[in-house]
Amino acid sequence: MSVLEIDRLSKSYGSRAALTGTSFEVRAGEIFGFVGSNGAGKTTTMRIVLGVLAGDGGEVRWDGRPIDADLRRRIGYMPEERGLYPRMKVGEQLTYLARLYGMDAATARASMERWTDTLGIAERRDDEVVKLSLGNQQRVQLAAALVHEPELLVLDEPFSGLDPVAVDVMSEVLRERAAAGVPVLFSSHQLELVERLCDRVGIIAAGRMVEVGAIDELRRHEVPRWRVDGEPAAAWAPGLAGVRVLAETGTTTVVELAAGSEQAVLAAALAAGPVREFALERPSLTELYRDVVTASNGTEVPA
Ligand SMILES: Nc1ncnc2c1ncn2[C@@H]1O[C@H](COP(=O)(O)OP(=O)(O)OP(=O)(O)O)[C@@H](O)[C@H]1O
Repeated sequence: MSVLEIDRLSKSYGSRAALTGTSFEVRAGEIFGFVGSNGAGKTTTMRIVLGVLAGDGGEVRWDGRPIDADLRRRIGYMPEERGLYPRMKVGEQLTYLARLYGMDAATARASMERWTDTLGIAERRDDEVVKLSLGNQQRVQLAAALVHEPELLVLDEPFSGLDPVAVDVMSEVLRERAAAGVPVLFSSHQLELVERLCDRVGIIAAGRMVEVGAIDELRRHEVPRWRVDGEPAAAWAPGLAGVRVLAETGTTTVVELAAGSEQAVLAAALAAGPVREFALERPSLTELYRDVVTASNGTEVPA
C-alpha cells in the first residue's frame, strides 16, 4: 500500500518562511485536496515532494522510505508552471515523455493513445500543443502526468481554467486512478469541487497545516449551527442561553447553539409563532475554510 508522508517540512526563501513544519499524509487510493490562501505554501510543498526544490528541514517518505530520485520517477506531476514543449505535437510529446520514464516504444505509444482517448484529445494528437486552447493544453498536461502509469499523482491546481466538461473529465480520471489504489494529491482554490471530489482535505495557512481530515471530521470541530425558519430572531432569541444569531435572511435565521440548548430554543421559537424548519446546518468546505483560516489568522507569513 503506497502512502506519501510529508513530515515536518520547513522551507524559507531568504527571510521569508514559506513552510514551518508542515505534516500530512496521502494514503493509497485516496484523493487528498490541498487548500489554502495564495502564498500559504502548497506549491512549495509539492515542489519539495518532487525534488524540484530542496526543503530546509523535515522529510518526505513513500511507504516509510525517504523519497529519492528512483521513487520520484514513479510520481505523475502537474507543475503549477506547466511545462510542455509548445511546438511539439501532442502525440509525439506524450510518447516522448513516456519513453523518458523508461517505457518501450510500443507501450509508450499505446499509453499515449489511451490517455488522449480518455481525456478527449485524441483528435488533437497531430497538433502542436501551442495550437490548442488553454483547457485542452491542460488536458495534455494531465495526460503528461499520467502517461508513464505513475503510482502517485501530485497535481498543482489541475482544475484552474477548465470548463465544466473538462472538470468532469478530469474528476473522473482522478477518481478512477484513486480507485486503482493511486494516492492523489492536488491543490485547488475551487472548494466546492474539492468538497465533491476529495476523501480528505488539508488546509494550510501561513506554511502550517491547520486542519487535516475528511470534511465530516472537520465539521465536528465547529459549534453546531441551526437553521430556523419562523418568526424573526428578535421575537424569540433575546435572553435565551447558549444562542448566537449569525445571520438572518427573510424568515430564516442561522444560529449557533451550545450543546443541549436545542429544545429550549425550538420551544421559544414555537412560542413566538409557527416554525416551518428547524434543521442542523452542515457547513460547506468554503465555510469551514473561512473559519479555520480566520482563526489561524493566516494568509502569508510576514517577511
Ligand atoms: N521562488 C521564490 N522566491 C521567494 N519567495 C517565494 C518563492 N516561491 C514562493 N515564495 C513565497 O513562499 C510562500 C509560499 O508560496 P507558494 O507558492 O508555495 O504558495 P501557494 O500556497 O502555492 O500559493 P498560490 O495558491 O498562490 O499558488 C509565499 O509567501 C511566496 O511568496
